Amino acid sequence: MQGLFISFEGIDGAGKSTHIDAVRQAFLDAGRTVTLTREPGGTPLAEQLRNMVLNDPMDAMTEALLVFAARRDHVQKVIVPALHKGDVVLCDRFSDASFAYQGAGRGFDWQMLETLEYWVQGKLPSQGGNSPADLLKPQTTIWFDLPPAVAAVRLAGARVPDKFESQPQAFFEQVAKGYARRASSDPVRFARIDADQTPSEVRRDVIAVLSERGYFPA
Ligand SMILES: Nc1ncnc2c1ncn2[C@@H]1O[C@H](COP(=O)(O)OP(=O)(O)OP(=O)(O)O)[C@@H](O)[C@H]1O
Ligand SMILES: Cc1cn([C@H]2C[C@H](O)[C@@H](COP(=O)(O)O)O2)c(=O)[nH]c1=O
Repeated sequence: MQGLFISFEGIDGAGKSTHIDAVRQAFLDAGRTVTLTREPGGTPLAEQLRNMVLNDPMDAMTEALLVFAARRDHVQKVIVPALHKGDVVLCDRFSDASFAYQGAGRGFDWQMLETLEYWVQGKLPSQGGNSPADLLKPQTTIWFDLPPAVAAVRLAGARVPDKFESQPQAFFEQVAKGYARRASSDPVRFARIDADQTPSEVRRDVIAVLSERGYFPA
């Protein structure tokens, strides 16, 4: 069985965590082995970095370097081995989040992020890599698109906000634009879901996209 890599993206409160388990269950029902993981995080080292990124004040470049360092460890130790085993890897956020949050949200240079992506997810020239096609990227990215004002209402009082969740709505307007920019540059990989619907409608749309892509053979 071929490995399959799917990421879940969207602004904070868009509904990723609510729906990822239903996707996991659908793949298990289809007889697949699933690795469910998240970013930043997914390994003991990356979880330590997550803790810093989500809680400690730092500038945008430090944030970018830490999320990509965490990603490197995660890719090497979890994602690539799972894909080689033939697992379905479901990742709650991946590198699109760095472009949306550190790039569009914090204003960190987009090209520098592309360089980090190339280093962390690419095959180095010494390994035979020399083009963007050699980058490890999800085959499908489910993008939960939700107006920031709606996300703010959903998150209000739901939990103690972390450093990002405490940002004003204007920050999330920028983050949402970052996701839209990434989606328009990779329209085949991105599947936009209208997240401003009831949970069952969102779930229906997510499962429909994955079915249309042939991931649940009859
Ligand atoms: N379609 C929906 N309609 C109304 N409320 C929803 C919907 N989907 C999720 N919620 C609620 O919104 C809140 C945020 O959802 P969830 O934690 O799944 O978002 P998230 O995208 O994983 O956020 P984060 O990235 O910050 O962890 C939760 O309280 C959840 O119950
Ligand atoms: C991968 C990644 C994540 N972030 C931010 C986005 C979220 O606010 C948090 C993660 O929290 P979640 O509840 O697990 O969604 O981290 C980021 O700024 N940059 C990244 O690359």
